Amino acid sequence: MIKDLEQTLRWFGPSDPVTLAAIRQTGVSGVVTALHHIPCGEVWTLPAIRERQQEIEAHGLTWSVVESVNVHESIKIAGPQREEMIANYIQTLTNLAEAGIKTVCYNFMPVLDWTRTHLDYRLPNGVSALRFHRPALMAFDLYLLERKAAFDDFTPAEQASAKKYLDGLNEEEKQTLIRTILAGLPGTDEVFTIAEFKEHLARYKDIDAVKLKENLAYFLRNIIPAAERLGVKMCIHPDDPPFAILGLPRVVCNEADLKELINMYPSPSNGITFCTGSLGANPNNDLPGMIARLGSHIHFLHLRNVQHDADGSFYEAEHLKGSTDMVQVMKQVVLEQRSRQQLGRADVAIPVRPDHGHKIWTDFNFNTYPGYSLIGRLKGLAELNGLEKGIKSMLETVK
Ligand SMILES: O=C(O)C(=O)C[C@H](O)[C@H](O)CO
Ligand SMILES: [Fe+2]
Repeated sequence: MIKDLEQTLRWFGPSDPVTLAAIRQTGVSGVVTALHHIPCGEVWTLPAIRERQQEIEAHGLTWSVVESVNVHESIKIAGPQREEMIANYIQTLTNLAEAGIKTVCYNFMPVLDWTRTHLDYRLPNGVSALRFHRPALMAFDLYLLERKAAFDDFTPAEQASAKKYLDGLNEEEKQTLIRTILAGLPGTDEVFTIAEFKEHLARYKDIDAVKLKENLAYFLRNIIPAAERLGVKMCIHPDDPPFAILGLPRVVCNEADLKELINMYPSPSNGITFCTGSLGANPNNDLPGMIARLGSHIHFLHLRNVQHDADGSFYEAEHLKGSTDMVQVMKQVVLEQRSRQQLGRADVAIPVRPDHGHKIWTDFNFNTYPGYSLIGRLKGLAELNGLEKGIKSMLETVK
């Protein structure tokens, strides 16, 4: 029988209303977390890592994946602190490896991390979902951020739809939209003001996708040799959403970007977090095919689903019911695992987590991190777990 995927759940640390005790009760073995309280760019000391690790192990769980050791802006823009930030990053990897934690997720999205316009979008059955509503994003870009170049990015019809959307908002709704879009790193309370965001935008005025990719390649050339020495598997998370927004380039959006990334520094330590929600937000991404072609480079799986709208918007769907065929995705994941098992690879039990989940019933009683409810994620985890086992048992019977 093909080994099981390693079931994990994300935990944001002591401030997370979903406690380790609750996570233990879900039946997962692994926790995905980070030292969110340490400012981006600072070294994570070995005592700080061990303290968090011992807290997790005291609950019978394992700290399986770090998500994320975030990349400092100075590395993304090749700024004056780049060398210092790279040295700190390597020291953090060294300390993590010393504690035996060797799968590290990160992303290279400029300034903002994953971006949505709505964090409490109600579906007809009453659940709450995350949403990327394109007219709302365009309204923010054109008329709240007042980015001049946005008028070149959007057609007159799109500008009209954005204006119509904005005119329908009261002042409080406008402020909520601004705070939602300008939210900072996951697990922190960081929210940029429009003025602060404009300062960040100015730092990217000469950084297009080509330049950002050069800076990513530079980061990998410096980090991956250290990761190899340490036995650490770096796994980049794709951009969410997987396309440029607000005049900022995004360079980890599709199969070509992922192939380019792997070729920037070919190494078992230079791998991928395959996030079906992020990549699936681009209808042109063939997710089952991408797993079939890039599967050997996948070190971590985020499985979730989004439902596309006609105008380029999307919202978080039930894990098995959105625009992505998760049965075909899971089939390719299982085939990748079988191939690894046949090759005698040690990493057959790929860590997997359900990504953003809906808020369902008592989830509404808790102020959980957006997308990181308990019941909603648990529903997704159970469905994915059943799907995995079903496909594996079928594969075993039809030799
Ligand atoms: O956007 C997603 O799919 C995520 O998993 C968000 C994560 O918090 C993070 O941005 C990935 O590095
Ligand atoms: Fe993800």
